[in-house]
Amino acid sequence: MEYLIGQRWVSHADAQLGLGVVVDIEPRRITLSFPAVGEERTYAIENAPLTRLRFKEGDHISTVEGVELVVTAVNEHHGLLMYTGTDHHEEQLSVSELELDAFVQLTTPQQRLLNGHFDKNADFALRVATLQYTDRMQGSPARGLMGSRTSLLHHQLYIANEVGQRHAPRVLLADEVGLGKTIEAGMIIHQQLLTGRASRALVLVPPSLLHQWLVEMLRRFNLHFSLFDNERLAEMPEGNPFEAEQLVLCSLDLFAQNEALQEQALAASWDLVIVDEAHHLHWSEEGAGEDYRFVERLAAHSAGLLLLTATPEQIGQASHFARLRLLDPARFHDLATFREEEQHYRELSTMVDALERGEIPDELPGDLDRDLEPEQLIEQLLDRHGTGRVLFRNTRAAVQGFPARHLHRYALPSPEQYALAKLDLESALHPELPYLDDSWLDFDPRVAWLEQTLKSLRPHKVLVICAHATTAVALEHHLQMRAGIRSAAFYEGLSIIERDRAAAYFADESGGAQTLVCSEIGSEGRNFQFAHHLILFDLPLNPDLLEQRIGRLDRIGQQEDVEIHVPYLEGSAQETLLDWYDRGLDLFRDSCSAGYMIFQTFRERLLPELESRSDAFEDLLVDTAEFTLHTRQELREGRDRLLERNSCKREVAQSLIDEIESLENNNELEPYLEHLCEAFGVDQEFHSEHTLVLRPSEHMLTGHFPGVTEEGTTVTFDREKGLAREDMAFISWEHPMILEAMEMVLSTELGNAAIGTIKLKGVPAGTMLLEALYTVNCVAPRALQVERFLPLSPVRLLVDARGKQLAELVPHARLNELIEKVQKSTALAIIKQVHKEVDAKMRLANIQAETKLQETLAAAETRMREDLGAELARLEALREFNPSIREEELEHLRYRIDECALHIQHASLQLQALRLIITT
Ligand SMILES: Nc1ncnc2c1ncn2[C@@H]1O[C@H](COP(=O)(O)OP(=O)(O)OP(=O)(O)O)[C@@H](O)[C@H]1O
Repeated sequence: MEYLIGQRWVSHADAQLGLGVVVDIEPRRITLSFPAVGEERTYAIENAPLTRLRFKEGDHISTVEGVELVVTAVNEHHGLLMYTGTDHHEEQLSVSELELDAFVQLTTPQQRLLNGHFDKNADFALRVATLQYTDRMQGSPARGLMGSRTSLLHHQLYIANEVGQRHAPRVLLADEVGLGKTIEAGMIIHQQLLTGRASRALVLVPPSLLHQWLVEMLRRFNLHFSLFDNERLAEMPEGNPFEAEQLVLCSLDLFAQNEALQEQALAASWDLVIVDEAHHLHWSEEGAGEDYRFVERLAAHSAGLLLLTATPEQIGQASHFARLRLLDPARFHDLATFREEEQHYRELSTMVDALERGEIPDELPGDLDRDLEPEQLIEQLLDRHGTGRVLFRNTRAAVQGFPARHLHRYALPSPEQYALAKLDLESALHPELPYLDDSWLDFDPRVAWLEQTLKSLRPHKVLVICAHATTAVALEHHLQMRAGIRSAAFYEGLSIIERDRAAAYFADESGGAQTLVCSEIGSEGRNFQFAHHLILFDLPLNPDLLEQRIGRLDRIGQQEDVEIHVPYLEGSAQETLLDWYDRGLDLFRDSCSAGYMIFQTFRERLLPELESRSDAFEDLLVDTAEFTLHTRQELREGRDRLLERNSCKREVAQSLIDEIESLENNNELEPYLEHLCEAFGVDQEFHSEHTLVLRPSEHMLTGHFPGVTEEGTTVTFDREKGLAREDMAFISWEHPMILEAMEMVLSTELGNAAIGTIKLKGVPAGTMLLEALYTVNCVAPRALQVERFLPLSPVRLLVDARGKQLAELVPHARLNELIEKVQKSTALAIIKQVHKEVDAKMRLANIQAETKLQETLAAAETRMREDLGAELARLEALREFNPSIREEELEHLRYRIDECALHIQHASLQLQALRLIITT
């Protein structure tokens, strides 16, 4: 099919777009503008989901100027269609397809029925079901959240729902290590994309996590990100590469010292920018790092921003503050004020407790509205004086259900070779470092210990982490070549593909490596919870880094207790550090979000002890332990409690889970997909309970069915099975297979006109009934989310010969059971006879449906004004005291209310399906 600028096409993948106009053609791509929704879409020419719009004689068309014509002739002129027709003054006019109105109803069921284009009754039922399910999903509170291949965890769903619903969300996801921040980010991105709040997202991650992100987004959320690296960039055609894709994933390092690339990323507009392991963004009162400055500029350009870190204070509180500042510069403008606020979190928490008991504490800040309900008052207090709306942090203690951690210490004699050298702190902690060759392997007792320990732990998988790449490489080489232990190394010197290959070899259950030896880059972000033995060949001089290391195993999905093995040389700096972490910070047993702060507090006393341990060390341990206990308690009762309150409201999450589970367990999706497959000619084979194998058949209605490959696709409706079996697609109401197939039904004529006979007791034979299904047609930009208030709202009417309404008396499902097929020739003869009668009944039905429409629209507008109005009122009130509410958010909301009202008022009725029924 040849495309020309100006031609009108419709998308059969997304009927809501309205009419599209070809605006740009490149050798392999084509861009259409969809004026009704104010969007442009670019497609690959080869598989663009587009149908050429060509009206026929007798069709009604309207132009942008509001002129309405009945088409009498269609001519083609240089590839563009010219329609000639008569308007309602019986004047003849010619219009080019360029002038057509973008809000258009394409092929009416009435036209098809009266012209003898009948569909099967089963297809009619499929169309009705599709409309009803679409309506249900549009109005579901779990919209955007039901499609992910994840366990339904309260803390994640709460955050995803809370953040995903915001316009242009800007938040710091700071759950403790391994609690699922990547998953939360994926849910937020998915929800924002599905609901049209966002369409372009850029994810920036450390290089070692690129592939893991790519895979997680795809397998858990069906989100296809494009991975940009230097190789891919070199292959891309001229122009800004960031504008060529909607979802881009790349490493932040890609931009280091590459200003041109930074400028290109900045020039492309983003709805969402996501930065993982955001604690690396360096900022201090003395100055900001290049990475921070780049993200700062991106943050200013992007509407939404998600920063992810498990250890927000890993390089200090000032740096944590700087990241909050990226999210919301108005709220976080002064470090001193921020520090001062943090001092009062505990008092704040006590006030919240009092409010929960129904008391109004005396010390409640004066700016709060004391007349509010306690729950709202608490929210106001937290918003204005607490941890704010931008920070989410769930802790293991609050989430619960995590396994225990056990520390195993192994004292080893210090070899004399190490004792001879005069060591600085770095070498004292890593005595093998000064050796330029691998000779240390021969005398360092940790090496022989490692070998023996690995052998004794067989067949368990063991993750080994050490600080430096050279150590990791030497150790792995030794294990592999000299000890015969199947192992792989993971360090910065490997390419991204080599790293992922090493990690995959380690993950492989049959015949894979027993151990993976990682340098520090393996201590962040990666998922190694299939192992439960961790060997720390050395210890890092930062408690947050230690927490990150342990977090590789101690994360969601870990089934066993986590066994942490630490070998150390007696009398060495490592032993002192181990004692301090173990007996001072108690970090092996339990994570501690104030680890870095405690480290800073005792740093001056700790460092000399590492160089040479003195009698004062015992005092240091006692003091650290006391301070840690106090700090943990302070946090538990202060900041962490406030954050927990903000980060997970169990009852809200539970109602989302209930909704998702009820949609999954009501046994409707499975028969519906089977029905779709029958209609589109896809073969289905039973695989196991709630699981099918789908294959294209020779009788496919269209060239393809979404997601079904030539070899066959196995789909399961069972969440548990979907989680366990990577080879199966987990099908939910939000899986692209279902969404696209639904669009295929609704954007085509399939099932919109049918005819049949039934026997109805008490109704004389030869009586004509007309079953009509209408929906509300509200063409509006997706980002407005109008369907939240005004979903399709199907209205079914069943009119008899006298215009009586029988819809309630004879439900649609009952009709489907009773209906019988009519021979095509008989059907055509019937139609001829009842032509006029059908027209008359339709006029009656239209009037009845129109009355319902007006009621639906009025109710939708009221609902919208109540809902968004309350949100606006709340934000306006809060904003007086809390600058964390951006003026832009308020303006957007006001604009949204006006625009929604306008679109709701202009919504019209759309006849979706019509069935003529004759009683026998
Ligand atoms: N709801 C869930 N269902 C199934 N698996 C999950 C779920 N949430 C998280 N996981 C798995 O748990 C592991 C940890 O999740 P994730 O990587 O998102 O955590 P994180 O908080 O980003 O970790 P880190 O702090 O190490 O960066 C991953 O393997 C992830 O796939």
